[in-house]
Amino acid sequence: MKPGGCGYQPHTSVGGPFTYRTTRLPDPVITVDQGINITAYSSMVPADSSLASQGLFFGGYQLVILRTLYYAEHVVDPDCLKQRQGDACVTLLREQLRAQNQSSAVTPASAGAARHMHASKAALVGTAVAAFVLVVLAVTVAAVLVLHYRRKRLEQAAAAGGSNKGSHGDASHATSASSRDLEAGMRQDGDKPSPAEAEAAPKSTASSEVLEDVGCAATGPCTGGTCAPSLSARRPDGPPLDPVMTQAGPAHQLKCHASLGDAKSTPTAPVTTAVDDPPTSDTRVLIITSLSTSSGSPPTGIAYIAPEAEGDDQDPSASAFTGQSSDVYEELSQLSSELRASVGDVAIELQRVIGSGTFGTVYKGTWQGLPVAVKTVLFSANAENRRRALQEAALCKSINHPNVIATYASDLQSIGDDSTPVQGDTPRAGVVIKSTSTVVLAWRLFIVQEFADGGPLRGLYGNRAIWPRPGVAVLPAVVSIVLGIARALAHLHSKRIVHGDLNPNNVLLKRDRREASGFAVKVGDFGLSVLLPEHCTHLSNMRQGTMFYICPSVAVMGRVGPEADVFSLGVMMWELYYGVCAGLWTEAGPCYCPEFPNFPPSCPAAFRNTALGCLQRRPQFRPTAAVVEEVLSILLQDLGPPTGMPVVL
Ligand SMILES: Nc1ncnc2c1ncn2[C@@H]1O[C@H](COP(=O)(O)OP(=O)(O)OP(=O)(O)O)[C@@H](O)[C@H]1O
Repeated sequence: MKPGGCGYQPHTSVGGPFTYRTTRLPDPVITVDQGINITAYSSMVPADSSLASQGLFFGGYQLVILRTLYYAEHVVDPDCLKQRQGDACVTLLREQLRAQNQSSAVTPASAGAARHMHASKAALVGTAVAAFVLVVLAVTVAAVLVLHYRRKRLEQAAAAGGSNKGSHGDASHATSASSRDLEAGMRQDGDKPSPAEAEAAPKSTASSEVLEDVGCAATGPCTGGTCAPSLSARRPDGPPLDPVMTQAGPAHQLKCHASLGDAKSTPTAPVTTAVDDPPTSDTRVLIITSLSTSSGSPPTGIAYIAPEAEGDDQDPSASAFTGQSSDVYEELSQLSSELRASVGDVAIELQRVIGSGTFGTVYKGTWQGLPVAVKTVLFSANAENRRRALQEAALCKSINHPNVIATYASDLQSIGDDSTPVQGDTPRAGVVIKSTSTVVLAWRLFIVQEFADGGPLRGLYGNRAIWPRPGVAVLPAVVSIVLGIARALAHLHSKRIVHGDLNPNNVLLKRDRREASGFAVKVGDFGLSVLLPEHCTHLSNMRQGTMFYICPSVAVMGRVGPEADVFSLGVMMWELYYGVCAGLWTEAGPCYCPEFPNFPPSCPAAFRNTALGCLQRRPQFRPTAAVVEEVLSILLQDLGPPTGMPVVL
């Protein structure tokens, strides 16, 4: 704990900052002051600190999510690491896994057999449960009969011995004792629970709820950050809405995209708002009446928020708006008029929905003749979402950099208030959050931003103009994109802002002919960003990010600092080199592409080593974003302008 009790723990940087020799070399050398040369780090870094020990090196580590718990499977054998270099152990492990995979390859026949086996298992379990229930019933009936018989006999004995003065005392004693037994027996049978027992049942339910909450509590108190298991790991899926860059990519890119597409139905997905679950009696209901028509048709989007204690981190707005219908135009015009009133009385025309993320819906619009993106975030008072949304707005406004999405205006509106009738009335601005007894104040935040017409970076992957063949990239284009991201990060970090959720969905593109790729990079979505206090190098207890891009030390230890962004950048450097996603959602769960994080020998050393440096397991061994920026700007100059065809959308 740091002085001031803020709960943040700055990490101890063992070696101090990276230094970079700014000599114009085709193969720049990056060093850290422990003397580790990361141009050859894979063979020089001590084996136990290589990426191998986190399973990353062999490209197959699987992050398994159990609520807030992450763990890596298939890590390299530590005994092997004592004897050999990390690379050698990784190769060994990879071979072992390949052999295992081959022997357990799933054929249709084996899949059928597996299904059959699964069904047989289920039948067996069902039979066992039924048998158990029958046995319990039989024992209960037998016990009741025995007790009944004993009571009868005692009554008979008492009646028969009424004249026998000598045995009377014993008999009455026996009777009362037997009555006690009988009572006890009856209560054991559960025929007549005592008031205390009656109370016990809800208590046991409550305790199971408490157990379920332990995942959140075990992460420690939320120290200015989040403690949101359901939102902590985001999936990078959700296709870009703009139908750009749809050309077929290389074979394994297609596989990658297909897998990501399939991911929507993968049961291991982290849970977000459960829209389809019916609201229970103690569940607050969010009714989106703004989506209803004037003719009074029912709301088109209904979502529910879990009770305060566990549901504050779940923002229903994203799902609430997903049910688009013909009413959407009415909704857009209503939002437009509300915005006109709030943004300097200058008309904003909303034209369409671009998409919706975890925290809200994004619209395409026009404001003062400029194309704009309008982000809306709905949240209730006192919710963690409120802090996040307001922080996002404040951060966005405070950042002014060509590689960060510009924020033109933001506005917070309260919608619904304590005087709003609970039932049946149209709330002031269309939305009210109701509970069984109270009306909770709700808010809507508008953020008017520069519109990125190239869509998210993820939509660019596989574009033939940049990746003409599998494994072949137009390097100047790729490097210019990475450079744009690195510049944005270097700027953010210089202002002590950690983006916290860097991934190809949050890196947007804007057409710009001056750039080698044809796009200017615009980093956006500051919903999970944090501002580091002066004396802190990172924040603790913040397990948040997006699967495949989240830094292991964030996922495992909840430690968020600038290095976490650099790790995510490393993953994206690999993706940009190959033009495919690094992560795959397979039937077995999420895992990295088998090639990750290797680069072919043809890859320029500066690019390869920088990417691998960003992926270093130890945060202090990663280069800073400023170093990455410097290395890549030199590389870009050395590469010269691209010679291929321009990127066509
Ligand atoms: N300024 C913008 N210009 C163009 N499109 C945008 C802009 N901001 C967001 N979008 C698009 O709107 C959609 C939703 O964005 P949002 O940032 O809300 O969610 P996300 O990043 O997809 O998911 P999450 O919030 O869960 O990280 C995405 O497809 C994104 O590319």
